[in-house]
Amino acid sequence: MEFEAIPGVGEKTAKSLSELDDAERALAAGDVAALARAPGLTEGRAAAIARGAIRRRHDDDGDFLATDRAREVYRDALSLLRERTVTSYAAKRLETFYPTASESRIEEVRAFADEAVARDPDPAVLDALDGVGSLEPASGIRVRERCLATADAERYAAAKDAFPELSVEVVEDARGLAELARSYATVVALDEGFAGVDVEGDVRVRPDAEEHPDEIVPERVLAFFAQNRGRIRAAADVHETAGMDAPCDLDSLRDALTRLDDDGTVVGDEELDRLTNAVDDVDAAVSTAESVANDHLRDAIRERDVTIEGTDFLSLVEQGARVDSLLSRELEDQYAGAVATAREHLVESLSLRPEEADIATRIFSDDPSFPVGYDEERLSRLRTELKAGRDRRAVRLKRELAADLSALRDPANEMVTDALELDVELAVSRFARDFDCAMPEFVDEGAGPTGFAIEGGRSPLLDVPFAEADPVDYGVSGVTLLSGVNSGGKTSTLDLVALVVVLAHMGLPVPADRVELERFSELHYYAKSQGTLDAGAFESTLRDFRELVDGETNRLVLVDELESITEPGASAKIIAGILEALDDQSSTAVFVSHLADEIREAAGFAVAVDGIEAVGLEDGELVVNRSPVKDHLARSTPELIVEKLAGEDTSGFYDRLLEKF
Ligand SMILES: Nc1ncnc2c1ncn2[C@@H]1O[C@H](COP(=O)(O)OP(=O)(O)OP(=O)(O)O)[C@@H](O)[C@H]1O
Repeated sequence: MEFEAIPGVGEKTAKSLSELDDAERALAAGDVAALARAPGLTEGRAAAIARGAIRRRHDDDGDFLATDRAREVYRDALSLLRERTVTSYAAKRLETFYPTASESRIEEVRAFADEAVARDPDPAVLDALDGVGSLEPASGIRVRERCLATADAERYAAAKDAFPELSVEVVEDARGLAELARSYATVVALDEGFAGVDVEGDVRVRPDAEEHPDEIVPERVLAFFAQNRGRIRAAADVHETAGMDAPCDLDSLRDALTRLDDDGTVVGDEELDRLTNAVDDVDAAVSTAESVANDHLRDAIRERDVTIEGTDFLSLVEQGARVDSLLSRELEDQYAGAVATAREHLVESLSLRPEEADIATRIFSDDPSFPVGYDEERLSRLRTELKAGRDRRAVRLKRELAADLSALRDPANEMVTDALELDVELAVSRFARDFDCAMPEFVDEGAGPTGFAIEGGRSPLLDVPFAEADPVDYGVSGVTLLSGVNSGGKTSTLDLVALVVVLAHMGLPVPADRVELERFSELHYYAKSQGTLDAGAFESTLRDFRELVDGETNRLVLVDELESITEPGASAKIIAGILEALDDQSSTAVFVSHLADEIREAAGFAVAVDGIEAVGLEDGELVVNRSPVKDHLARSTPELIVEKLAGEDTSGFYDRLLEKF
């Protein structure tokens, strides 16, 4: 598959597509989720590419749907199926089912459909499917504290492509590397040549960086899971509810997901929480500790009687000493007690570990002073120490979780794809159940047309609720006229035949008790034209039919009341001529017409005529047998009305009228 040949696919995308092992299979099957995994491809774009590829293959197969009305029936069939999907993926995927004359393609879908209709569309599974969607590649990641470095221009370009989240820098030598190491927390050198270069800072040499992207940018896999978390969880629920085998342990997957925040940070680690809180609270805690110490000291002083010799007092005053000296002389223990309280408060409120507590202790001086104060510089040391601890812990957790999740990436993708495929199957299953479908049987009996035979067909396309659709039995092989009372259901019968034939050639079940049919090469369905055509339109319709009678054999041709295109006499002759040509071609054709007699007369062969009969009148309404009677020209509505009046009137007028029919 030449991906470059697909319009709108750039060189880069084409390259990533061709690197997808099963890209072609994915394209052929319309496996949009697999395609969307190609870097830089969104689900929408992947779907468009898949549809384009399928359409091209479809064209290669020859267009089964030869007329507008045939295409409309196909779209209606698709809508009925799509209405039964939960996910937008399944709705799109259904579009990759199309009617075709290709036996292998039909068989492929029939095998799928056989399994699909056996699926139980459990409402709980449908509920769970609600949250499933194709997984999107992680987006919006920008890592600033890490960079890639290389001396090689080609490598530089490749790395820029492979790691859009990181800065890639060109460095010539160890000096350049050292300079980078000062601006970034971590430098990943890509060239073997940098191995062993001694530079201060966190410098790693990873010539294999592109093969282990999740190690180089753990943020990527974390963001992928964070951004797709809901869909992955829903897919896991689907597997559980539907009792499907999951490609990984669901509990471990769920557990890994609970350790992730929406923005891809790791949560739920006690030590990280402790350090994060300590960093956030350290300033407030120190100032509270200070107040606690001062309250303590104040109370202690208040409770103490300080006795001092007059000479001592005098000497203190003469020295200009402040009350601090008094404090150290007389209240040393009280000060020590106050500072101890402060330290204890600090250590406890920030839950500091011994090494941190050591630094914290020194924030309050052992030298007595009033009020008790703290050392800014030492506080800043504690802050720096806590921050560094927090960051180290966060990076470690990120790496660990990224490693766990990296191993779960393929299973997660597979699980989501399987859940989405289940939605496609369940749509087919619900369609089959909602419309009492059966799998049609293809029968090919040698040279002549086998046509179709429908038993108990009920069309979901009728304008009455499906439950009120009367079952229709109808079979045709060869060329046939279908006559019948007005509103007897002639058009609806053609619609039913077209729908059954389209679904059968898609490889899907059909709304009937039993259907046998030949594998038709094309479906030509012409809807009733709206009144007499002007000369130009009439001419172009005749041209259409010229094409119709020339070409593929084994066609199915359905035509609804062609006679209205021109005056009745001429119409009958034209229809007769078309029927002759179709008969020669071994096509199967059903022409609905009110001019059956006239056409039969004009035709050079014995055209079969079937009829949809009114079995009588009930309260002035026709009671119709919806199944056409074979080899029977149906009486028309006017005839039935005259017959009804003849029964009510004794003058003989209506009887004489009736004889004219
Ligand atoms: N199998 C069926 N079960 C229940 N209702 C049906 C069925 N077939 C047709 N009808 C009802 O009869 C109505 C008329 O059907 P339809 O338009 O197919 O008749 P028609 O014979 O083509 O009419 P016209 O003579 O006007 O061309 C439909 O709108 C539908 O409501």
